[in-house]
Amino acid sequence: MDPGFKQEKHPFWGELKLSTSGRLECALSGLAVLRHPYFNKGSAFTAKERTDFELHGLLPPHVQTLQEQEDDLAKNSFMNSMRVQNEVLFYRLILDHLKEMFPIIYTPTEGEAIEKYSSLFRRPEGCFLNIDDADRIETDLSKFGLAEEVDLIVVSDGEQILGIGDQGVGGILISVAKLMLYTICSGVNPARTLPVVLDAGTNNEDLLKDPLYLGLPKSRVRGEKYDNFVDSFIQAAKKLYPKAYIHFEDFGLQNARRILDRYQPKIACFNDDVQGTGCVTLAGIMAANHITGNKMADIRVVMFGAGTAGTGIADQLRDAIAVESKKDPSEAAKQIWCVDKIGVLLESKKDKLTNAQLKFAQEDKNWKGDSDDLLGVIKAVKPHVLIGTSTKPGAFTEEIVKEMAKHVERPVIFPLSNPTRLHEAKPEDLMKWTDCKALVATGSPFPPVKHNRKEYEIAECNNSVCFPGIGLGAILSRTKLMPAELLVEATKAVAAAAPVLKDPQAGLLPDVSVVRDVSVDIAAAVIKKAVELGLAQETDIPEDDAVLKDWIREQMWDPVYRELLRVDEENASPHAKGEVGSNRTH
Ligand SMILES: NC(=O)C1=CN([C@@H]2O[C@H](COP(=O)(O)OP(=O)(O)OC[C@H]3O[C@@H](n4cnc5c(N)ncnc54)[C@H](O)[C@@H]3O)[C@@H](O)[C@H]2O)C=CC1
Ligand SMILES: CC(=O)C(=O)O
Ligand SMILES: [Mg+2]
Repeated sequence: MDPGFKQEKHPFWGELKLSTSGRLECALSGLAVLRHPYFNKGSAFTAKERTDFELHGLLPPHVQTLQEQEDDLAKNSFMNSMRVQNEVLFYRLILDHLKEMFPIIYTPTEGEAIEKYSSLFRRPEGCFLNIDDADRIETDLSKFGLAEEVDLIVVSDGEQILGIGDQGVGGILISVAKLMLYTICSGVNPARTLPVVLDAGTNNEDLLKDPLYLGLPKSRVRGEKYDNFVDSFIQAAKKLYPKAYIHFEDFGLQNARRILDRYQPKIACFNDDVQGTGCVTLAGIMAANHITGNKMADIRVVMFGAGTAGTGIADQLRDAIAVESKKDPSEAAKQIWCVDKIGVLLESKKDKLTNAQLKFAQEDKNWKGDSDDLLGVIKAVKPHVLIGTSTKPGAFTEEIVKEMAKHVERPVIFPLSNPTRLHEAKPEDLMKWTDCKALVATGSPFPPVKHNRKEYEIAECNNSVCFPGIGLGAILSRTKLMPAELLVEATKAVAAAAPVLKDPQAGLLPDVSVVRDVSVDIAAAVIKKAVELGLAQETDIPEDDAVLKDWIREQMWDPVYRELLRVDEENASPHAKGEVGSNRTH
């Protein structure tokens, strides 16, 4: 035997040799190597190995490293295939490794998976409704359970997914991902949820050109036909699943707010980008005020990117300013300066503004700036708070940030555009440019910033901090509606859990590791208000705060194995027969 080799006993394949230089002896070649899990490296075989082991032609040419092979998208695919095989195991693993797993199953990695939806497609999940078959909506939607069995529907039309724009039918994956977060963060039973995509076409030219694209290969339908399509979905959903709370996600700028305004007064529904983002951002600013000593009544805000999320945040801030300062909301709106592609929003530009933006158009006589780009606005307004929901990466430049820091001691800066590559600034730069004076929160997760031997936590200001708790409160109270008053209570509950209240170097918003506890607080706040306003349809809700929280916890779904009980097929429920949601995982 070669004296340079030592024996190593492998548990499955008997004695294998490992050289001192770490090489493995292998007597196989060709397909046999690729099929052997001990030897196989897939795309990572080097050019020499491909020659030595006759692998040319059996692999695509690019050689990857081990690190490249275990990239985040591969982890995302792996986790999702685990979820479709064993849901309990999937959720247990995520909950046990929450901080590490969150960016894999949600932003930023989920954005990449959505962009590649058609090419990565393995199996369908959720309900696919399309505008050309609108007469079939009720029939198609009815395949996912009995009337009493669906508590929560997340629906998207795929037009403005995160910051990556129109993804057409791939939008189903944002509905699936947000539902996963409900289960992880607030214990909503995954068997009682339904992801839906409303396919009204796509204006994404790359998808339209792609022969593999799985959605309707045509431009987006607008106008009455689109509105009727959405309405038919809502009517069918309420008829088939009367208990279901409806969460709208990632609709486009022209539709998100209109749809919310139409249905909010009628049914229990919520737009995450408008309302969830507004709640979490207001909570972050309330926590920052604790450090800066600012009051809502006095702050000046610059909102960069006044689309669905930007105007949703502006609404929440305006209402909070109005309440604290006892001003009329239209007066409070004057403290918020919105900047979009057309520069600062002024009344003279009203023809170019959406209804949601119009409320924040400033009177031209109040505008004193020399230039109405972001730098000009920062110079003129001297804001305490700068928020980005523009999808313009790097928009918060060193010059802009330093200009802001000249006028306020602790600039509050939230670059919120997702995924990570679209953030308006990196936390590390913001801290460097302001000598760590900036109070920062970001839309996607970032590691802490280290500076002068100190470590600063960067809070994640993502609607995922609050929508799961709000939804849990809506489901358990069976609220008839989700009005602004319930969201105010949710915001206060998030702000009260801010770590920075106890430690000035800690994050402005609760960390994902405590999200289940925070969701209980949010749900309790929402439920109490729903009862007070006479909206709760559930009758046995405890009054006492501690008892209410126990009542909530008892109803949260945990990933544990439950014993299976054998029942006769004849009398079994659709769930027991495995018929519910034929393409869902349970
Ligand atoms: N952190 C969070 O919880 C959330 C973050 N977002 C992020 O916010 C971003 C925007 O999302 P939506 O509001 O849904 O999109 P949207 O399309 O409705 O709004 C984007 C707005 O930014 C404006 N804009 C684009 N380029 C600009 C530029 N160069 N200068 C100034 N304004 C510009 C657009 O005209 C539009 O009004 C996305 O990246 C999204 O991921 C959205 C919702 C929640
Ligand atoms: C977080 C989220 O909802 C978004 O980026 O669209
Ligand atoms: Mg969204």
